[in-house]
Amino acid sequence: MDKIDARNVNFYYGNFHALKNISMQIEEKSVVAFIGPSGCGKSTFLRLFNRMNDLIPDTRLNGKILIDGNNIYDKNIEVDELRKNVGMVFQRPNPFPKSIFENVAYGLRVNGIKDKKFIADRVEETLKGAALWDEVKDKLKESAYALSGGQQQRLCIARAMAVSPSVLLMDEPASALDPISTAKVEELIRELKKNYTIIVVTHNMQQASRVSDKTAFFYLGEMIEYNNTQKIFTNPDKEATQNYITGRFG
Ligand SMILES: Nc1ncnc2c1ncn2[C@@H]1O[C@H](COP(=O)(O)OP(=O)(O)OP(=O)(O)O)[C@@H](O)[C@H]1O
Repeated sequence: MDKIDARNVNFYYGNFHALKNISMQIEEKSVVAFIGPSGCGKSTFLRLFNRMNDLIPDTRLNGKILIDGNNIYDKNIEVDELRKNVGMVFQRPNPFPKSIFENVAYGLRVNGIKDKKFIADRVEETLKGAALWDEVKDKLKESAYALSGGQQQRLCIARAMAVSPSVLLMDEPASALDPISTAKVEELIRELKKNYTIIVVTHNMQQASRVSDKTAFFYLGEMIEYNNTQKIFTNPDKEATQNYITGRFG
């Protein structure tokens, strides 16, 4: 069974038809990149997977999105539980104004976990998983704002990981970072796919080709082509994809 199965998804902001009949299957423990010019619907589609668009008034969804076989838009779905399972990382690192430790512990505390040893162990394990432990282990009590932008972004990835999601959504996670920090985030994404299913929106086509197994090209609310990343970047089926990846528009 596919980890994620979107079927005939249409999405509207008011009367604006932002996503047009998109169907996509995503295998477990793989990385999928969403590419396409600005405004084509990549972030809108990404945000459907943890129901972030529910927060925007006057929006409408048709179709189904199954995760582990369950339609996440069914009435009996608990959105808080869904968001625990489907974590999200944003474009700009947005750590809380708290210590490094408390940023990672936050989700556990919100979920009512009080056992100090459990929390400390989980924070350590998560920071190790996010390849940040060695850089922060001696300053866990310091403010997260004292970290570099790239470290803050890896901390935000750790914060998302702490509550044991199985899916991570990343909306241009490296676009605000310098090349070295970007390389570290990309390395982390490749490492994380051993345990997580990851969707990453990116404007950077080299990045898509470095980190993802499959790539979806979006244009004007449609998914034009979805295939193995290598195929998309070497021999795409559609002319529009070819034009985009060779920089003819976008
Ligand atoms: N909250 C909103 N209300 C109304 N329209 C919106 C809203 N958010 C996005 N849109 C519109 O939906 C379309 C898709 O936007 P979206 O942000 O998903 O595109 P994108 O491909 O992620 O763009 P970018 O690469 O610039 O982030 C755009 O035309 C945008 O103007």
